[in-house]
Amino acid sequence: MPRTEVTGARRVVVKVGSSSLTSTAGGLDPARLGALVDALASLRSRGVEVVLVSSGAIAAGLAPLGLKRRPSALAAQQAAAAVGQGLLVHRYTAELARHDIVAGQVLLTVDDVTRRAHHRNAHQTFSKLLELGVLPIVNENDTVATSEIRFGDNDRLAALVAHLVHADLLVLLSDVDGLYDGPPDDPSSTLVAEVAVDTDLDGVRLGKPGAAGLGTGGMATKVEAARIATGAGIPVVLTSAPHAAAALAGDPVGTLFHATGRKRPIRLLWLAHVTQAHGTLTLDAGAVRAVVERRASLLAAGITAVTGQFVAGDPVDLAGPDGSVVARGLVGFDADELPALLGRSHEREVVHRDDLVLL
Ligand SMILES: Nc1ncnc2c1ncn2[C@@H]1O[C@H](COP(=O)(O)OP(=O)(O)O)[C@@H](O)[C@H]1O
Ligand SMILES: N[C@@H](CCC(=O)OP(=O)(O)O)C(=O)O
Repeated sequence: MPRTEVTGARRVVVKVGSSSLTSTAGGLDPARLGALVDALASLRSRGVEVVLVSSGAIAAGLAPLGLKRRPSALAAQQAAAAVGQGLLVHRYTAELARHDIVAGQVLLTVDDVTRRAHHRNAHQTFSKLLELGVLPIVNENDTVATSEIRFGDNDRLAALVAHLVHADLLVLLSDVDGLYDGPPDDPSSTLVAEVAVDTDLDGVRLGKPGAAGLGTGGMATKVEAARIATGAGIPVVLTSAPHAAAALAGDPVGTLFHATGRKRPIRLLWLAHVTQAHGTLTLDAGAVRAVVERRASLLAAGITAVTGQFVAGDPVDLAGPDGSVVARGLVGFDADELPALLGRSHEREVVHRDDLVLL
């Protein structure tokens, strides 16, 4: 039985990883890239709108720069990306032209998909491109992104783009044909065909990228991306690039992650999945109940301790009396302003309910 989540999708985001497009020795692999484009063109011929999130800029820039492996220094990665991104999009443009499809390059930073004004702008750009029949090819804007605000891998970027363009399916293509419960090269590991609830991932060991070392995130960032998308109502198929055509036709290949939640503001997805907390507010039991059960704003009266260095607007964790983190939110005060407020200004709102996400 074909998967209805796939066959019924009208707008699809496909993400392909570096390891599926390149080899360390030869840079871009035109045959693999051509095969992927054929699968995307076939999807388009069925009237489906397609957005491609393609990694591979850094990997494609290695060979022309005479580099033997992916550099670890950020500046060298950015230089490789500057060389490789042009080559990558040039190749896609030529391959898509065989199918009379026009390619458009979209380079995004974290801010573009999370800050409200940028996000609206990016949404409009995608809408226009799709209306014009263009196939957008998205990557992180590697040459300008700094280490603090970088996605680094494109898995989470793809999940946020899927949300941004209101896609009804996300397909993650890698060099492994699905999620395994252990290292995929270990014969005792088995394929996890479907993930419907978080507990389906119990006992699954998520490892680093394979030995070739071209990818960055490994399985952990893919599962994290699947959580972001499915939590926002978008099902995800994870499989290998050679299975792209079968996966996009709805064949039961790879791993299907069922949608678990409903659409949420992208800011909150970012808060839960992309940010790192700059500090922790410890709450008393009543405040935990107010925030978690009543979804109320956090008032100063319920905070018993403050740790970390942060300024107003930064993400902070909210922990219960036992120290376990229950939520993350954007704090309304600087760290050094808060101690004076605790217990006194009962009504002062420290984290607004619209800026809070339960973890
Ligand atoms: N539980 C697992 N199931 C499948 N693959 C895994 C698992 N743990 C680690 N991996 C590794 O993750 C790799 C894919 O990650 P990565 O190289 O970052 O891919 P990409 O470049 O496609 O984004 C696979 O090649 C595989 O070796
Ligand atoms: N933006 C980077 C992506 C980095 C990367 O390797 O991502 P991935 O292969 O998806 O784990 C690039 O194009 O090289």
